[in-house]
Amino acid sequence: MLTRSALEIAQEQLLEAAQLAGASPEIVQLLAEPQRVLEVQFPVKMDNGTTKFFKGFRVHHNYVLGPIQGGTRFHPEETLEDIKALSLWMSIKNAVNQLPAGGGKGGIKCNPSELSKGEKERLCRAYVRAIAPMLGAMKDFPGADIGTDIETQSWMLDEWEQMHGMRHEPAAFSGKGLLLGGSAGRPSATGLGVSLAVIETCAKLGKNLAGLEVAVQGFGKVGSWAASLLSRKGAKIVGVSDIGGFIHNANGLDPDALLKYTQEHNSVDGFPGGKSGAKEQIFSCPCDVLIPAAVQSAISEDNASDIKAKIIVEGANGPITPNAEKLLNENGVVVVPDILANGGGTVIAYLERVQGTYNYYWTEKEVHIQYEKMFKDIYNQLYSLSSQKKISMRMAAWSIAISRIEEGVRLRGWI
Ligand SMILES: NC(=O)C1=CN([C@@H]2O[C@H](COP(=O)(O)OP(=O)(O)OC[C@H]3O[C@@H](n4cnc5c(N)ncnc54)[C@H](OP(=O)(O)O)[C@@H]3O)[C@@H](O)[C@H]2O)C=CC1
Ligand SMILES: O=C(O)CCC(=O)C(=O)O
Repeated sequence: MLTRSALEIAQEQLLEAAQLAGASPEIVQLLAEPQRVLEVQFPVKMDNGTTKFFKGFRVHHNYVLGPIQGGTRFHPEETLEDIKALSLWMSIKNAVNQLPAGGGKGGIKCNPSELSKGEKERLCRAYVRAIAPMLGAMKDFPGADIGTDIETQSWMLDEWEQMHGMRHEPAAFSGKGLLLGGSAGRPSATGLGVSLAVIETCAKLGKNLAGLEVAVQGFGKVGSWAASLLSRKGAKIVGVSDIGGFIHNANGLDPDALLKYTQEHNSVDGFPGGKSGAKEQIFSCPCDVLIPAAVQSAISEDNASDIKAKIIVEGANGPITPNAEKLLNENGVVVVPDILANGGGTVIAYLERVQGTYNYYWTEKEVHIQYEKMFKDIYNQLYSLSSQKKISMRMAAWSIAISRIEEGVRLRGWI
């Protein structure tokens, strides 16, 4: 079977949505490719005294609506092509979430689980020095993604501030520690958005949250928070997978105990609160809601027909291929798209940028109340457009985003 790259998929989504939005051909041309790309190779001293060279990327997809926002991914199979796709999705995500921000993404081809803490820190610092021409508080505000976390973001900010004579610049990186100017509520932000997407969708479909059966692929920052928050609202987490395996319990798993177990054993596999299996079993797991929160193209024609859930909420970026989505639509599955469902990370990163700029910080409650309001307004707008025009929520979101970017382009006088 011919498999398409994430970039080809993102560009196909762009073409379909541009047609729906009546966008001009210049906008399609502008958005099909990034505005600025940097590919670097840089040295890092390893603990054993050798030097290893790493490949890194930072892509500014589109800066029409404001400074670039988007995470940094550490992954052994990272490619520039994937980062370009993720950066296009960021431009669309930031636009539909009404942020004054453009979209971008970065990454390093590396396996973080094979690096010591010291090697990871030197890697982060070397990466910041290598991509420095792309960075700056009102230029590009890199956040976290797969393989990056509060620690990596804090090292990156520190390197940036040291490079500038210890000038305090908390709005230069997102997802850092609270004492360095991070935002309260950022660690749970993306999982919170995913949980709100489940709650709103159930409300629209008349489904009760109590006892709702939820399965989650990927138990990292996004998946673990989504599972924990939904469980606190009465949902039952029946299945969870990661690279190491799958854990199932029809009576419900305890997400907080599972997180503690994965921190000690590096995988959900073997968790005593459920029955272990192969990671692929997550897709055939009986449940009401499936949350793919791992990598792109996880749901394809190969496994889409196995899915029992009638609601899929995309925690990951691009987890469903277009052909799989067609099959899911035919089977009556409602899909809440990534650019809405996982927008909590970038929206609260934006709130972090605002707080960092003023060096004045809000409580977690204030941050989350602000985000929840923004989320509900945008969800309802997309839901209405999707119902009125009989288009998917994904296409409703993309067409609104493209129209916003086109308006910005016209204001700038580019077309
Ligand atoms: N962090 C954020 O704020 C945001 C993240 N996203 C997207 O959410 C997704 C997850 O990101 P995040 O939680 O931050 O990343 P993490 O690195 O924190 O976690 C990734 C999780 O996915 C698992 N995983 C990776 N590959 C597979 C696979 N093939 N099968 C099953 N599980 C797999 C990992 O398993 P293991 O632990 O075994 O390695 C891990 O549990 C990504 O697509 C990211 O782009 C989107 C918006 C914001
Ligand atoms: O800006 C951030 O902190 C991360 C957002 C992101 O990378 C995403 O939404 O995929």
